[in-house]
Amino acid sequence: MSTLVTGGAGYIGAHVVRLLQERDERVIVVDDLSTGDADRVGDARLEQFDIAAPDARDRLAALMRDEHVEAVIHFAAKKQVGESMERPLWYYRQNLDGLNNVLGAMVDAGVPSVVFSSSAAVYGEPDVPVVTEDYHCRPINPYGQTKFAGEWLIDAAARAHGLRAAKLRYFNVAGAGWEDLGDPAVLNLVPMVFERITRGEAPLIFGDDYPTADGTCVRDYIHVYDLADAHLAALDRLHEGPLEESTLNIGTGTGYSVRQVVNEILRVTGSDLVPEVRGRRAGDPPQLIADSSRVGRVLGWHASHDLADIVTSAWSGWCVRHPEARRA
Ligand SMILES: O=c1ccn([C@@H]2O[C@H](COP(=O)(O)OP(=O)(O)O[C@H]3O[C@H](CO)[C@@H](O)[C@H](O)[C@H]3O)[C@@H](O)[C@H]2O)c(=O)[nH]1
Repeated sequence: MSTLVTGGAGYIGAHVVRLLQERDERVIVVDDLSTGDADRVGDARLEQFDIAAPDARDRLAALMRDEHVEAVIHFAAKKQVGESMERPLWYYRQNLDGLNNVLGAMVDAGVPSVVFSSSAAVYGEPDVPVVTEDYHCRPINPYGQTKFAGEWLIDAAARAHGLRAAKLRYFNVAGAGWEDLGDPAVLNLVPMVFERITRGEAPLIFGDDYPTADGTCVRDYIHVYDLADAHLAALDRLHEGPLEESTLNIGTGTGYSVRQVVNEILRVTGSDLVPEVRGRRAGDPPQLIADSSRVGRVLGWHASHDLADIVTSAWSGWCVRHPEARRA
């Protein structure tokens, strides 16, 4: 039995690839390496191409038949909110044509199961303290829209072609399951603060006048290792049969404010820099926390790492790639 992982050379995908390899499962990775890194996939077979290209459906189907693929874990997509605002047509093409090709190839090759990377971005700016999967989805940027549309596409394909699917809505992912698999991008709070500290600059807090306990934005931070583990739980469950509730929040159910995260980073790194408060960043909802009860019930999965684990592991990974950081 083998599993095809699209985007397996990326930050989250590489964690899933490694977990599958630890279970001695055969893994095939398709990645265009536009942001991924071939070194991250270990001894998995790596095919380098763009899944949104016109011939990708046929290439994917041939690979699935050739490798007797039983399931697909689909990560390959564009994921930057700001970039999606500037290049919406490209985001829709990459994320939805890519998914369309993956689903089409599954139908062609008779592959039954797919685990899809969705995002809490589908909710937009929820005005509830904790978000359940049934909360209305009103994504506020093209990135979130492609994830929401992707969920619809999967549901329609599942109904028409008998596919089994799990759609995982990730909350704020951080940390490193292995030191060499840390997040290489500097696009989110944890790596952005690491970068500032490494340069000897004060960490930035975007807004402290939100309607939250300390005035800074609250998020549900999920360790990338826990997230990868959730994919394996979904995969194992799909091998048994279709899921009745296939849309699942992947978070911890606990929120931390930006100030709490920054303070934890200062503690772990031993930095005495004083955070600097700037104005609000456009488009940030004050609070985004998962109701994670459904995934507990459906998959028996719960996060097992806390904020300290996330920051400590992320810092180890950061220092592997930025040796100068330890001396900062
Ligand atoms: O130097 C920084 C960087 C970020 N922030 C704040 O930290 C919070 C978290 O920001 P970030 O890590 O960029 O994550 P989000 O904007 O919450 O978005 C992430 O989490 C979403 C799901 O919750 C995904 O949809 C997005 O793709 C992913 O980037 C926000 O309030 C930011 O304004 C700061 O105050 N200072």
